[in-house]
Amino acid sequence: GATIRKDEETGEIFIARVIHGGLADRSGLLHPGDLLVEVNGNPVVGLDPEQVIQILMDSQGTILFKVLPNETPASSSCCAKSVFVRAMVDYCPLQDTSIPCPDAGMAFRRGDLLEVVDQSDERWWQARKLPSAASCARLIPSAGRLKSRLSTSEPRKIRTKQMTASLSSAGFRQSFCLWRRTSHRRRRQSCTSCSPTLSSLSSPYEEVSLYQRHPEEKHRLIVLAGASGVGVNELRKRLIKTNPLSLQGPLPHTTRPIRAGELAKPEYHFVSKELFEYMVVSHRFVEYGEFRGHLYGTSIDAIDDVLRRGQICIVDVEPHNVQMLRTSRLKPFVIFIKPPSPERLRETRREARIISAQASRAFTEDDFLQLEEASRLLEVKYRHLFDRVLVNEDLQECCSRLFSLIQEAQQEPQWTPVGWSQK
Ligand SMILES: Nc1ncnc2c1ncn2[C@@H]1O[C@H](COP(=O)(O)OP(=O)(O)OP(=O)(O)O)[C@@H](O)[C@H]1O
Repeated sequence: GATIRKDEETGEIFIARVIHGGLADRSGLLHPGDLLVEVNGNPVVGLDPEQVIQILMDSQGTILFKVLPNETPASSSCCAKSVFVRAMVDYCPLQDTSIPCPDAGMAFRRGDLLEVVDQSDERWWQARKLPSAASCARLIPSAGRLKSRLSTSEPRKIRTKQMTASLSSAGFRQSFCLWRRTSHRRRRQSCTSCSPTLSSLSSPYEEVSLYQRHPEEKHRLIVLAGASGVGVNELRKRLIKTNPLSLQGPLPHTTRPIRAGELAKPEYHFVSKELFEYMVVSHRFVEYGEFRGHLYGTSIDAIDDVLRRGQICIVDVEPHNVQMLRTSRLKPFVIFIKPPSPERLRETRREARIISAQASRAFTEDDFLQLEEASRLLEVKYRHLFDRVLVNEDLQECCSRLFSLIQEAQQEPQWTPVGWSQK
């Protein structure tokens, strides 16, 4: 319930912090800065903190502290306002030699929601994991401490991704541009590293608050993400087909020539190569790429068109492109689609097809293994960007759960970055 520290000059032992919600805190008898004089009758001045802890461990039943109260106590932690954050990195106290008390530390993974109840110590904060029934807080490194720890412990393999206007460098995901397609090339599985990105290092905790969309506001953008072949495109198509009035995908742009009869009900914005390239350099595309000699892309403007019509816009993008959609204007709700257990994946995908530019064929064991590994890596690397994770086992069931989630995102309060709900 409390940690202690030794004043190296005087040898005095002080209460360093009282853990929020712990026994010492609830008793109201110990405060940070109190001088510890005796424990169960044993004078502690001059002892090392480890020796004091040993006395405590050897004690049974009632423990008697003799303390000299701190005359200028810091404002009580119980009165401080909680701050809610999403962890953008993983942390394990057992691997952190600098933590004052590993037992009091809290492990967390990127994406976890934390209620920070005490930030009075600039190096160690006290927090609880949400949703949590635990009333006792635990220690986590402060944002500054975690940032410096990560930047010194991580190998310098992190490269800033330069946004260039080069068409050849574009990441390409077929589903976005050919969602009404008859054939497509497989996406590249693009997760090779699980180390934190530079952006996550610059902000290891993202402050969040509960945001509830007002019925008058535009709908939140729905983003589906998942490893290639997991079924995001199939799910999106089905959802739109069964709810065409409320759900729509953005109309893709393409430089491919218009085919006879296509103008009656265009399924693309047909544009010149020059205009397409201009849109690329103006960062108007979420994703774009080349397919059979023509350029295709999903633009922010096409997403806005759907939202302006009062419909819910649903897109599927590569997880590494989710970040650019995370704006207070679009307020994306991101759902990661993952495969079921190995047995159920193979059972349910007996009739499934991998459709590439070259051929359409059944899944092979290699495809399944690649899909499982890619999905695992993507989830580890990007889980801080996902609002929900959904398993695509039975297609019909997954569709209806997805539809419920989409309704939830629009109608119920959700944790979002704090800036999104500030006007
Ligand atoms: N739950 C499911 N049960 C059975 N088959 C499924 C299920 N989900 C998807 N499929 C099938 O799996 C195949 C691949 O799905 P889909 O094309 O949607 O993948 P994807 O995630 O969009 O990947 P890519 O972007 O590479 O196309 C399709 O034949 C689709 O019908």
